[in-house]
Amino acid sequence: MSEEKQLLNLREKIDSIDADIQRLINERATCAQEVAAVKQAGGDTDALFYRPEREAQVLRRVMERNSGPLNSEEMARLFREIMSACLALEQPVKVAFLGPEGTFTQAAALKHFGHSAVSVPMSSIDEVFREVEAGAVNYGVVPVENSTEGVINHTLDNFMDSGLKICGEVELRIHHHLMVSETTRKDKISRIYSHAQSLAQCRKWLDSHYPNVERVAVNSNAEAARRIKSEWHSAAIAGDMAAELYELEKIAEKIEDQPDNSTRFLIIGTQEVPESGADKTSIMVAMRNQPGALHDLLEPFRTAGIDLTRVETRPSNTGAWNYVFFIDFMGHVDQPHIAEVMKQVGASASDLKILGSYPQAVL
Ligand SMILES: O=C(O)C(=O)C[C@]1(C(=O)O)C=C[C@@H](O)C=C1
Repeated sequence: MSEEKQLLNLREKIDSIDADIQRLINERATCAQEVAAVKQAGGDTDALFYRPEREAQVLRRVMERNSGPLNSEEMARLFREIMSACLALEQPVKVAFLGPEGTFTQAAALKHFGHSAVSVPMSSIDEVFREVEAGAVNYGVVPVENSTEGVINHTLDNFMDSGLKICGEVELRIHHHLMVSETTRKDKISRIYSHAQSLAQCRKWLDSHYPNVERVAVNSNAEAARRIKSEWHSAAIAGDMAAELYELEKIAEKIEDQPDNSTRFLIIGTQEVPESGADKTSIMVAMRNQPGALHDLLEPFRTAGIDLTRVETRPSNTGAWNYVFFIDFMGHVDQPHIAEVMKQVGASASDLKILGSYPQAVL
């Protein structure tokens, strides 16, 4: 058979498969609309359309049953977008993120909710919390820890005064690039803008490639990218989204010192998420300043064999609490063995706040 004929046959096959996929996606969307009608029929004006535990289960199942040739992550990303579009038919989800447009936090929001979500930039982490608390948006996305630079204290501190719940987590591989605008004189770069964390994450690379260039910390990487549009002697360190948004040229890619540099983000909202089958819980515990306090606090977790994924200490912002510990662990508060440990921790702490149980990041 001629090459032309072979291509024609294969493309006819692809056209027919596409028609089937399209019909099935619309069938699925109709089901989601029916689900929405059932949720609304309860008469609850605050019916919950977004169900993090169900989404995690759907995505995990997609990955489990995948047999290739597309890899499981790629397949899950496609389903992520299908579900995002189905949810938008039920009710468009509005998500506040630490802006401006083009930040890694926006990339995390889109990774988690898919591109049918409406993402709204905020100028600070505090503002993301406030918008969700005020009900102006359904959810918020804030960074919480970076594998190279550690915890983002500002996010943790916000939980001390907030009644919001954590309803999800997202992990994002962070790649930094050095970029310039079309007016930049590449041989005359005298200043490099970026967020302080990003400058820190690229410190060694900067020391060896641009040792004498001034490093200027700004509010976000996207702000750095925006600034260099009008400065011929400046460059910026930012991610792909910012490079695309501001049409910048990447002159050095993946310049982060740690190749596995990643950031964890939290989804904050008002809902308590049921079990998904693979969950994490975050709590905040206040202890009095006395010897062995942390040991006493952690003992029930050890006895019950619960896997701790993070322990952070913050100074309390009220006189009454001396230390505040932020602890993440595997499990859901609805599981009896976790509920029992919470009871024990509550008895020895001066205060215990369960920030939320939520599905472990799938993608
Ligand atoms: O199962 C539901 O509750 C749905 O609304 C359907 C669906 C989906 O498309 O699969 C959509 C949105 C929810 O966040 C979870 C799942």
